[in-house]
Amino acid sequence: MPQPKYLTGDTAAIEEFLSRFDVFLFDCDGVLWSGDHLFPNVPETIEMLRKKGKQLVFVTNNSTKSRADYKKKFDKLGIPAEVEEVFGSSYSAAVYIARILKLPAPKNKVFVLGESGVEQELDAEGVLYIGGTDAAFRRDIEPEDFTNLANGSALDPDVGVVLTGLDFHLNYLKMATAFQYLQRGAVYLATNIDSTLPNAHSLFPGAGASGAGLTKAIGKEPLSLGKPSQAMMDAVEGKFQFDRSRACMIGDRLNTDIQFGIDGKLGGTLAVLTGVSKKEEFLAEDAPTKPMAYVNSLGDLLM
Ligand SMILES: O=C(O)[C@H](O)[C@H](O)COP(=O)(O)O
Ligand SMILES: [Mg+2]
Repeated sequence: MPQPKYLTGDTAAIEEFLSRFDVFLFDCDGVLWSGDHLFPNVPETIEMLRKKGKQLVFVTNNSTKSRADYKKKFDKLGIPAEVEEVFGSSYSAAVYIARILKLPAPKNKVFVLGESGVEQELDAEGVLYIGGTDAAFRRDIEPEDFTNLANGSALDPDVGVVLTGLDFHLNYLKMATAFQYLQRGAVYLATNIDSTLPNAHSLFPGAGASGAGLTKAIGKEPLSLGKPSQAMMDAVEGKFQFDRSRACMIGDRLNTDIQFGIDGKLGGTLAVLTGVSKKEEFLAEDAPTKPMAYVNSLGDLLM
């Protein structure tokens, strides 16, 4: 695999790189911001690309927010973007459950280990769910819970799917309940399985970490509907209708964003160094995943 081209500071190379693409798929965490801290020149760079007539799509694995929540964040941070340009892993999972998996009612209810973003997108697709942010699950497990879970009296017979996402309110009762549904044959899905979450210019346990206990207990991996899943790429292409050879994925994480672009046979991939992956990881001769090019920060594209 050819070595990635370093573009920072090379205006001619940046101009040539941008001219190859009509569409830019942007990752969010670690590319546009770290938590609520916007990286330098991000709004201006987005604006520049729009002025060049580029189509932009924001493809995030962060399942804690819905597309509408992201629009509010974009507005708060001054990033020019429309809600229809956002495609998050919660939306990807909700579309998959509603339009692809299509379990026969009534056994198509979802038990959620995740935050409001998952619930809002399931609502948008008309998918019934329990768990998630329900305060009834935010308590210690009691002896009678074990009995009622084991005999099924505490379980909803219509649950046919367990869906895990980044869950800031993890506890044993929720995990034990999800485990019992999986033991009874529920389909095991994840919005994404990122190991870490970039925030406050540091790293924290990600969705993959918050779901790891359940995966360990049940002894199988969930089907992940986030990057690098090509079910997500197909859904993104289906919704935005673009020529993959003229599309570029911009991301901070090799095993999700860059792999997503490579596996999706996009025209190109661009890594930024403001998030999870370090350049040493992809410059190594034997690196399994190499972006086409990289910059220190997204704002370096601003000419
Ligand atoms: O743990 C997670 O869910 C991810 O780190 C995360 O939220 C990634 O978001 P992205 O970089 O795809 O916008
Ligand atoms: Mg990211």
